[in-house]
Amino acid sequence: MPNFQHFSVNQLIQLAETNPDIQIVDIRDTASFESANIKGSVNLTNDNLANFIAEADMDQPLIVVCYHGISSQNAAEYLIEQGFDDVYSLDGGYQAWRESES
Ligand SMILES: O=S(=O)([O-])[S-]
Repeated sequence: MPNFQHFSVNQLIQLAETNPDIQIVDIRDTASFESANIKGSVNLTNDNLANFIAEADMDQPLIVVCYHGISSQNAAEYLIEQGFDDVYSLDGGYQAWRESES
């Protein structure tokens, strides 16, 4: 079984430019997600998790975003177990992303 990998904000920006098919899932709470999020990301919650897994393209890179890059590691591990091949945890989480934009 592959392991998830770590991804920096810069790596995410580069990959997003070259691969429009990357999937970004944001596991923060829905209120935080709705107030601000990474363009193209999907808020992954207990309610839509099963559906997301059923419909996802497991061959495409999947980036997991949380607040600070800690809980995304567990989520990334879990998503690998569900069959995704190429899973990344965003180091520093949404906060690092936001700081890179300012
Ligand atoms: O979302 S977090 O676990 O990095 S605080």
